[in-house]
Amino acid sequence: MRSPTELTTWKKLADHQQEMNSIEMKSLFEADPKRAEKYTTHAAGWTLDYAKNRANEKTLSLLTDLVKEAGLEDTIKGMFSGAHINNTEDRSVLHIALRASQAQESLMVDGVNVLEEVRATLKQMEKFVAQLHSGEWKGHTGKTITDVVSIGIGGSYLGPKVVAEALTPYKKDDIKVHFVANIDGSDITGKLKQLNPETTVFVISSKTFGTLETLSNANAARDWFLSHGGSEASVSKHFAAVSSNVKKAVAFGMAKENIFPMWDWVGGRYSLWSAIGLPVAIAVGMDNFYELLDGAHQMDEHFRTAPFEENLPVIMGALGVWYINFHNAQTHALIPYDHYLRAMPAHIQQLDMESNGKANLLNGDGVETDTGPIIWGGAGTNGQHAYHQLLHQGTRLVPVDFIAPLASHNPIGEHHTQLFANCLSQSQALMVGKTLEQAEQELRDAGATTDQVAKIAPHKVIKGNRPSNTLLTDKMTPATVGALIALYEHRTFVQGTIWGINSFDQWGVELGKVLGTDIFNRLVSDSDNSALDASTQALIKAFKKAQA
Ligand SMILES: O=P(O)(O)OC[C@H]1O[C@H](O)[C@H](O)[C@@H](O)[C@@H]1O
Repeated sequence: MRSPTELTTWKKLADHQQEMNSIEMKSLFEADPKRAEKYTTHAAGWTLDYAKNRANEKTLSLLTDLVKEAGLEDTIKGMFSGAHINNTEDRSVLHIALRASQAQESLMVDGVNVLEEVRATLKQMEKFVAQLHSGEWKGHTGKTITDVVSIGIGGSYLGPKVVAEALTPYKKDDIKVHFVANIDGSDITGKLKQLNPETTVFVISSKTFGTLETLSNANAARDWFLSHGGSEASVSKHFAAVSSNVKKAVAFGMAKENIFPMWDWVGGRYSLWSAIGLPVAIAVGMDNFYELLDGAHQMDEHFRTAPFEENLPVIMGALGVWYINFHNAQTHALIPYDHYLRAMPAHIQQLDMESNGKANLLNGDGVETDTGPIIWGGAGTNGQHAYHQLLHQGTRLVPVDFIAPLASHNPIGEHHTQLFANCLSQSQALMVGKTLEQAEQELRDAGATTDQVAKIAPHKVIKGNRPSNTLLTDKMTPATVGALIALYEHRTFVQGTIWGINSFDQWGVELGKVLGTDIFNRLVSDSDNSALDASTQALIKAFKKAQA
């Protein structure tokens, strides 16, 4: 329950940063021919090359000391044993249990073996998925199901949607899975236009069954069903729910056997491994969903048991803190060189920013350091034609995680080799940059005049010395995708432990919801808004004028 600045290693790292300021990464390679080999580690089907970092042996030793002094050994034990490490909600944090149930017999939490509940829910999912794909599940007119629509938002949407997309090569072709999240009517109306109410099942995913967007979309789907031949009596044939609020789900019209449980010890952004992942299981089959869980479990065991010096989440988490708190990096970019993984940054954005976007220590005191960074990114090579300019020549330090498979699911021509070459070239360019002399010579070689060289060369200089990690896997499979997301979950936890914050609550999202309800009521009534700020008053007036 302390500020990281109280840790003795924190001061040592601040001094060390001064030493490292004058050392360029490329010189570290010249000084140690074995650097690449030393700064590569493996786990759960992934290889992490962290050699292109502003770090030498002393840096890594200090970072390992930092995580130890921060108590990571204890917080890992706490998580895996079901301790209530989510201290503000007095809850365990056990997304690891969701993928342990096939390999482990029991995990006692508050006197209950949670793995029994997890296994029972997986069986319930298995049955539901089998009924849909076998044709046993029929709609109210006796037709088999062709489409499943998942309605949810935040952690009840992003994880499943990103994983379903990442596993496109494994999708079954008899049932199409769609995702609706936004309360913007364009989202659900766009989907409903494509659907046949006789052959569509909606899965309403909401841990609380109280989220405005999800309930509004669920009711719109229900209205659509009822106005297109459906009846109250047949709602249960076309609606299922994933929620910890069974009472509300039953009241909506779901049959109890089609309500899949969720537990308080699973945070929304960590819930894709639970029945929230039902859309994934329907899309790619339960066997591949079990593979996903197993891949994540392999990464869990690595994180739990591997020495910190070889531990992928620990190395990546600690290096992230090195840049955020000792180099003032405000953001961190994820750039998957894999088309199917293009949406992954959006999931990790919620995972990390909702976990570590905090300003209070575990004991409630304000933090004295920066905490969670802005996570962003997008698919390579697309980003090279969009925002890589800033990465190379902007004024900000943006550490990058490059993620790439060694083999493609869709080999064609030289595409994959070109893609991979671009991934490596970007991390190399970030590190080596381009000197003024090199820029001048390049221009001379291209026939530029002396004046042109003098004018243009400074604009072509690239500082370099910009850090990146490269994560490689043989292929994106359910197991390696599962391991990758688990890797980032634990990386987030490592950083939260260092900063001494609670990574598992999200009080910050409450205010917007409360104010949103108040504004909604003002938009639909003739309320006196004079107590509001002039901006909000004017905006409410503009909206109401447009509706008139
Ligand atoms: O699953 P639900 O209860 O509908 O919550 C959906 C999402 O909304 C909340 O605002 C939280 O920020 C997210 O962590 C959560 O995943």
